[in-house]
Amino acid sequence: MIKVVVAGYQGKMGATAVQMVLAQDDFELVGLLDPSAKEKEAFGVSVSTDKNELSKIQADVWIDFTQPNVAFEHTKFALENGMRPVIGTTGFTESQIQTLHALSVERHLGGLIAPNFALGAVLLMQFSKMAAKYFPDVEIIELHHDQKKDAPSGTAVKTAELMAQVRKAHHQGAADEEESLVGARGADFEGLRIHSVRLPGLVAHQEVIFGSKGEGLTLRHDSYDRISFMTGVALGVREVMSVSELKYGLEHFLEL
Ligand SMILES: NC(=O)C1=CN([C@@H]2O[C@H](COP(=O)(O)OP(=O)(O)OC[C@H]3O[C@@H](n4cnc5c(N)ncnc54)[C@H](OP(=O)(O)O)[C@@H]3O)[C@@H](O)[C@H]2O)C=CC1
Ligand SMILES: O=C(O)C1=N[C@H](C(=O)O)C[C@H](O)C1
Repeated sequence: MIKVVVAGYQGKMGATAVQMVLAQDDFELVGLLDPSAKEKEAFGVSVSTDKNELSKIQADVWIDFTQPNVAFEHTKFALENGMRPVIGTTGFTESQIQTLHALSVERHLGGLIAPNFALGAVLLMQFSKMAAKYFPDVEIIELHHDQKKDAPSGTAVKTAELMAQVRKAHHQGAADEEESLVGARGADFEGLRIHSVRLPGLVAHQEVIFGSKGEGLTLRHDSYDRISFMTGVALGVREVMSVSELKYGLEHFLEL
């Protein structure tokens, strides 16, 4: 049995992850964390409001769907206490990921930080990287529910990072373009623009739009329900048990 803790268990993703853990024959829920929890126990396990209480329990994997300002500390805490992190929380910087990777190697512990666990979104990111080699002019539109705290989304950042591996940084649009309203051209990632839409009713969606002479190519992924992320989370939990370093991106555990 893989013993699992869920941090952020009262949130939209955390609650879905708890149900996924409970439904697996080879997973056992052993701990729950949320600072604003009122209950002492839920789903048959004790609830913690302070992460330090979880250092006392024996757990293999720490699933995290909390918020960007605590995710780094949570991942570090998990590794320091012998738990393999499976992190969905977004907003990590490159240097934070490097620090956590070094810690995982030092502790011989597997782990995963995945900006998106939906298999379709992972494919969208890979397809975008393939296309960017031949279509270097590209913009990203990410669309999310209006409760999302970070912008741009972790998925949009990771997509831009992957495309940057095959695409030369360059300004897109007219050399002398001017914004008459600040932000009209979106966020600038090496000349590639990222636009963040926030609306009630949405879950998580992304379009990657490529343009070239006389032709265009649009790739799109939609998560209509948070269940879309759970196949990837379960895969991540199983896979981190057999590696001894932290990976960034679910693609590392897929045959692509
Ligand atoms: N990788 C992926 O595939 C996906 C990633 N995400 C990411 O997951 C994160 C959570 O998203 P979502 O569930 O929608 O957000 P929610 O706001 O619904 O849930 C976040 C939960 O974390 C709790 N929380 C806050 N601080 C702590 C802490 N220190 N310790 C434990 N729990 C804490 C919050 O409690 P309170 O409300 O009391 O503050 C809340 O219950 C976001 O970063 C989002 O971008 C989302 C979907 C998919
Ligand atoms: O906050 C969300 O909802 C999501 N966050 C992740 C991100 O920032 O990319 C993954 C998915 O888009 C849903």
